Amino acid sequence: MQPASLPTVPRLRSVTTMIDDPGPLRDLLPEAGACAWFHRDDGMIGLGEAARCEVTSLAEANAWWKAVATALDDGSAQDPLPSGVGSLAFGTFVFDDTNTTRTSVLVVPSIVVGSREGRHWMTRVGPADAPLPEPVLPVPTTTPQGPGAVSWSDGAMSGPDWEEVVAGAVERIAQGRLEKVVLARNVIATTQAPIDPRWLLGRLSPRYPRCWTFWVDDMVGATPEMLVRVDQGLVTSRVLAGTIWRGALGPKRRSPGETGGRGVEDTFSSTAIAEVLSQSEKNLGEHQLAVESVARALAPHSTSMNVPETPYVLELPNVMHLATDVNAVVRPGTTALALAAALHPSAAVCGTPTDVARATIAEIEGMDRGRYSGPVGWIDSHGNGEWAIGLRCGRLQPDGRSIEIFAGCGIVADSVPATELAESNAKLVPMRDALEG
Ligand SMILES: C=C(O[C@@H]1C=C(C(=O)O)C=C[C@H]1O)C(=O)O
Repeated sequence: MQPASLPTVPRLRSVTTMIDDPGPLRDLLPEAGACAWFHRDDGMIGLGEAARCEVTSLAEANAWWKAVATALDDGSAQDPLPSGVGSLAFGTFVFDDTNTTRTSVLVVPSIVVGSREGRHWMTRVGPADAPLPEPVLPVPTTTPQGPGAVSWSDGAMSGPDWEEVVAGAVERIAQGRLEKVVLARNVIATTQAPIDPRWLLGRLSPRYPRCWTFWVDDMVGATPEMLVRVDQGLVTSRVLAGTIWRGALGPKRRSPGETGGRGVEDTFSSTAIAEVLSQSEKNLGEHQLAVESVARALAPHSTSMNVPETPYVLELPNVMHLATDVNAVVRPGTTALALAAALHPSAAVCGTPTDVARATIAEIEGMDRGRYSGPVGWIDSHGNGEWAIGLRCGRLQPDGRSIEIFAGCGIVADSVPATELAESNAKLVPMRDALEG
């Protein structure tokens, strides 16, 4: 639905030029007032703000950005530019706009520097009637420093209290009130020195190359889950649900005669852990609900779709997930933000049925998710973009010396609260390690 009135639509001008290899994009970032998006060796950074818009919903953001893109005067020599190259908006959206004090935001940087598949570019954006920023690479005035000693405290509730909430959800599921609900918890890190987002990015991005490492506004993280990527009408959604982690199976006891001696404790191999995950009825059921929710939401927008029957195992340094890549061809003119609006919240972060799960989260989770588990990503002026789900992330607090980090788990009929708590701890590892090393 098109919102009745839009926030002010600025008239912008942009110019994109291909540039020589600028080196690691991370090294060009200032400590504040920037956005970043890294995946493997590719990435984009946004500096400064040509425009910023606080929006109430993904639909409103889509309408606003479409209006900005229509009014945009694009003076680039190469037209049309490849997907993702040119003026962009980065954004971070709340999980549930009816149950938060936080806002969603789109930021149009005044300079974007990007690298993809060995090609590099710079886009400059500014008001249509003013000179554009100079085409020079930014030189940061400070280098990222670590945050020093970190102390941890419970967020909205302690681990044991959260286990009780999980037990309550399992009971509701047993009563047939819903099939699945994703419950999350938060933990607060307070640091000795200010938290420099670049420090976190520098530790997340090399360690989690299969994830999308992001810094948008006050959100920093490395998420493995892609809600929707749109590239010239081709759509991919990476659905994750169903998790296992090293240590989940406990210590392995070697049987007598097995190499290594009798009774020696060992950990299970990655292959053994992956096999347990891919054969777990609980995890496969949970995963199926998430895939179905995505396929159902994509169908009305698609002319063809491929939904693999069996998930694969995505291995990350901290956890393994059941993963399915859903591919589709969408109707012309369908933007990445329009699809994010259709897909969010998927059963991977909310539950099934969606409305009951969302209401259950609001009732029993006991914290404000804010932008955690909401879409985070970017959109270009042609509607191509990537909107991941804001997971494995934290919200930098205004005091500069604390960060709230989050993790959640899909709760189904046979969930065990202590196991879910352990799973949530495994999901907190990337941000914990980024802060503490
Ligand atoms: C909710 C989170 O992760 C989601 C829940 C998963 C699960 O329950 O198995 C797996 C991946 C994500 O879809 C999180 O990381 O905070």
